[in-house]
Amino acid sequence: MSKLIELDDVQINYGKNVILEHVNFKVCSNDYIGVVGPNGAGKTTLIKALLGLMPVTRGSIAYEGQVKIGYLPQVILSNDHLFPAKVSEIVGIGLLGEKRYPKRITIGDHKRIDEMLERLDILSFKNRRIGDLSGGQQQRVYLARALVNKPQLLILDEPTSALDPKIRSDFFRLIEEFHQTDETAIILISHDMHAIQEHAKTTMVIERNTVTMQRNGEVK
Ligand SMILES: Nc1ncnc2c1ncn2[C@@H]1O[C@H](COP(=O)(O)OP(=O)(O)OP(=O)(O)O)[C@@H](O)[C@H]1O
Repeated sequence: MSKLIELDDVQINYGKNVILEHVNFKVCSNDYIGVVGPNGAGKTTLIKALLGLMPVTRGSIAYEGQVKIGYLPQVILSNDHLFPAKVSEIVGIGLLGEKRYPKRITIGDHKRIDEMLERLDILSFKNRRIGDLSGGQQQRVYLARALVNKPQLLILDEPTSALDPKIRSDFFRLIEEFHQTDETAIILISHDMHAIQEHAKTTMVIERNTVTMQRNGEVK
């Protein structure tokens, strides 16, 4: 178990509005943290800060070396059958962040993309357009994009809100497998308290500008 990220007395503002303050927690390689809190509490704001997309107003966010973070944003599923992006191209985007210009997908990258598609059981869709796939299949494509460069931490923002119960439980099984087998730390934002209690080891409650951590089972 190794430490990946540590937040020390972090405060985050939008202008003069304090969104979060006195935030202290660590993310370690064996963590599976579920994040809950009312609308507007600051969940996405905290994730943006972890991804380095938002500055902290005070305190610090320390990364242990070069922490790779995979991010699955709230996915807007596409019904556009003409949108000209193939599955393999979308997954390849997940490899571009680590490259220098000119950014090119190499033969080795194609192998990594295929391996990830196979692991997520969507290799047969490799050359299909994203808009031709079902919601659950599209979700796996975006998951493949988040995982293809083998991140130590995977952040999921409301990943299952558009999925039916069977697809949802398959999705959580997959996440569990990456957590167990690849030691990928997980941060899962969800309004689905049941899913958080079932899958996460720790629950992070964000409300009234602050963050509290509870071992699972203690949240009512
Ligand atoms: N770009 C912005 N400029 C100013 N205020 C913002 C901006 N983005 C978000 N906020 C405010 O910051 C607060 C936290 O927003 P955030 O999106 O982090 O909440 P959230 O917990 O993710 O909400 P939800 O569950 O609705 O997604 C809200 O009051 C929101 O209005």
